[in-house]
Amino acid sequence: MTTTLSVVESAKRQAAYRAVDEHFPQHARFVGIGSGSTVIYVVERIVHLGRDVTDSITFIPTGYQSKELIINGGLKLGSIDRHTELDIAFDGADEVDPYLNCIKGGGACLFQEKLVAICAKKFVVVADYRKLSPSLSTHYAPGIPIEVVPPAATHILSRLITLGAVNPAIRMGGTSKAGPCITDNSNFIIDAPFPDGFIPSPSSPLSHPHKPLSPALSATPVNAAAVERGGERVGGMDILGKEGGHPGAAVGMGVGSNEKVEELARALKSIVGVVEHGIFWNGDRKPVVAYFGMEDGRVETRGCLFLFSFDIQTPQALNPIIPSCYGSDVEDALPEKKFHMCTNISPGTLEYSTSTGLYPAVWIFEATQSTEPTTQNQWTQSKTPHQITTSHPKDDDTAKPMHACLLQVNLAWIQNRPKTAHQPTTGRSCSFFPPTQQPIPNMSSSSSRRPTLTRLTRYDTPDADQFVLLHATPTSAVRPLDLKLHATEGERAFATNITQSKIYELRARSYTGTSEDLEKIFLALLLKQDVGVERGVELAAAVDAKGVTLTVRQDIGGIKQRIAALQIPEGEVEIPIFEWAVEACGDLNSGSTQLGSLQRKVESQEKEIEALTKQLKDLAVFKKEHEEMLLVKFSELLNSKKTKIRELSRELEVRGGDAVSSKAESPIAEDESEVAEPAPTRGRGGRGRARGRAKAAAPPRKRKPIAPPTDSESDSFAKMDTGSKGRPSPDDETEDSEEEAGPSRGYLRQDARSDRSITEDEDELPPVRRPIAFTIKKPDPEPEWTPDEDVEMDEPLPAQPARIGGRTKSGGGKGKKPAPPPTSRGTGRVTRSKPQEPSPSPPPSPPANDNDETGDSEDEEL
Ligand SMILES: O=C(CO)[C@H](O)[C@H](O)COP(=O)(O)O
Repeated sequence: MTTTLSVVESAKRQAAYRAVDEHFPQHARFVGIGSGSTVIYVVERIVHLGRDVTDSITFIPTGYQSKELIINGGLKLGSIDRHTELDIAFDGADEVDPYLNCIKGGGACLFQEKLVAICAKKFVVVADYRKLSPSLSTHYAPGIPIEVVPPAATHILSRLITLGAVNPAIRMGGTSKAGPCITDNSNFIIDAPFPDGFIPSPSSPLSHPHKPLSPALSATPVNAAAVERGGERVGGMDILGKEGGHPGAAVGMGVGSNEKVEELARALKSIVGVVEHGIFWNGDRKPVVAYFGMEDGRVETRGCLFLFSFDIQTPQALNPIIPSCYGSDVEDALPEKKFHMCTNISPGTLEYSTSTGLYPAVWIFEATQSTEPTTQNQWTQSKTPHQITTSHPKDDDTAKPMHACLLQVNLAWIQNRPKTAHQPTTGRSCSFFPPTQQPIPNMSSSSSRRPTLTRLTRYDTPDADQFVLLHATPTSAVRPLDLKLHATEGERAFATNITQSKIYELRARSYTGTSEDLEKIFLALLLKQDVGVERGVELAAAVDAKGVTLTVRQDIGGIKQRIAALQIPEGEVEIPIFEWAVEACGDLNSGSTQLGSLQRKVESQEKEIEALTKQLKDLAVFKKEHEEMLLVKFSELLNSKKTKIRELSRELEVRGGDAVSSKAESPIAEDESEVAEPAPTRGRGGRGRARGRAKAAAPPRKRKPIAPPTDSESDSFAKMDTGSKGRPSPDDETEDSEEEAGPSRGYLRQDARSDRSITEDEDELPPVRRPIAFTIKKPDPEPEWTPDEDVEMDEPLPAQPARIGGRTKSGGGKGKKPAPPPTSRGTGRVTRSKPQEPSPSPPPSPPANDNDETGDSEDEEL
């Protein structure tokens, strides 16, 4: 056991030392330090480098343990929340597959480990031989570590089971911690074993390794490269980011395995509550190289080899293929360090720079599912975007034949190449170019790499005919502002190259924007890209003895403020005016075509707007008509209700008259006549008319008729409502109950009951007085209406005690308060009128007269 341990520890140490020796950057400023037992040796080796190397470096930990390691090693401690661009990160791993996909998180630090890894230009894994695995989740028994927000743990456990995890469980804190293990971020860790290398339940999409998840995904195949040297495999990986895809078809790499990793990684990430999972894959970050200390004391490396990728211009473009290199360190991936990377990219040729010289690209094969390279000695032009060719270098004299194959080309990914935290660098060492989901707008399309010709106004002369022609040719497919600039003012020639990384250095002192803003400005002005630059920003030129000065400036209220300037020195260059003219004509033609199609689009949209406007107008008319129709219907309905109420009132009046007459001789009747004395009215409408009606209807005897409605009651329906305002308030009822029960009570109660039978039906409730929208005020009564009809229309409601006292509670008959419907309540029930105060000298109600009809007009209007 002791022996085994020492072998393992020794293997870890060997791997860590080799990794540091071979990868520690010379001028590193920020270095990520991972977690685990192997990383201890990484720090140990870094400390060996000496203070003159390490003192200028800040070390970024991935958790508490590595923080301690850094401090104890006497190294300068930084933090990932302050430094997000690291030169390199070293970390351990729990399992590594041939693609360099890793499982990490055995030490519960996976979240910060991933964060540090994605922030590092280069991510190097150190491990011992036990971590080498043919397929993830076959060697590392605990399963995929997943950091989860504690309240979501139960939910996540069940989701994991549906994804095919077998007995996923919350990791416990061990003997020294009761309960779950808590991460540095106060979360839980769930370990989810997916046995058999991610073969999940049959119902899961993950169980169909060859079934593309979606057409979009299947259209973006994996790019896989394998490198063999003299038959011995020295490295392999899928080299480009991808949205999803086919099984990686790299030679001998377990077809399908990579796809499963990706699918599982995505599936895990999509579960609510999952903070991060421990799969380090191409979609976030996997190492460019992994070092494994072997049992026999050797160190094996697995490198991710990136040979080159292609940028495809449209077939119409002059140069169909401009290959460029952006990838991981080929040099690092190959222990032999025989070649570095492709350089000297120009249309039609591809050369590799190796330590022994330049080699033209020679192997070409179509980027299909083919796994066998097709050897040719030249570039073939791409006829369609799917016929991409690739190549690998001709071997030099000293090395054995090398076969590299780019098995599939992820066109979609290349064409919409995502922006990355770390732009690839040119030169001997090339950074890994991890994919993200964000495409760079307009930067990677083929059109963005076409040369542009711009006529610039000269600001050094008032002569408007003087100008400078500026021709910009992109030289990199990755950095759009790496440009070759040629200019002429007609006689002299000027030339220079600019690089995107130096653009910010061209800024004026007063410029306060970011480098990104400035890049946008240059993209807009030099490459005519639509990247949303402020108005008034322009490029102008001045010519002097030294050359042409291009000035980027902004017109702010007539004042030109300088943003940046760039000198193009005079040079011995040829100005291919004819080619420029051809390009300009081509641009003009395609511009005109575009304009034409845009104009047609505008026209059709205008027509659409016209049709919609007409539709809107029609709708407005229809709405109006509909409203009017509703209004008419409503008024008809109300009138019919009124008619019904009138009939009922009349019936009640008749019945009331009988009742009174039958009691005319009793003393109570006298009382009643006193109580029923109507209140003085304000001489308007209803009451007078009602009185008139009462006179006409009642037998001619000395009995007060049923109290006519007050103004408010007899007012037009336009002043009524069926709402709650028409209901009695508790006050009303109290006051009602205070009314004296006179001989008329039985009569009144009877009325009240009758009334109640009406009022209980919501529809039958007379509306309270309030202005309503549908009232159409007519200035005059309808001529064909006879006064009688008018009176009919305004027939008061059945007698109510409100009138007994001569006026209503409602504002002394001012009609402000809704006329409550009558009700009955026990023996003392009376109508809902307020108790009536006897009027000091109640004038007799005036007989119905012509004036009465004035108030009727409102009814008529309905
Ligand atoms: O991912 C990790 C911690 O979260 C470790 O890097 C991983 O567990 C490897 O550890 P060791 O080097 O001790 O084997």
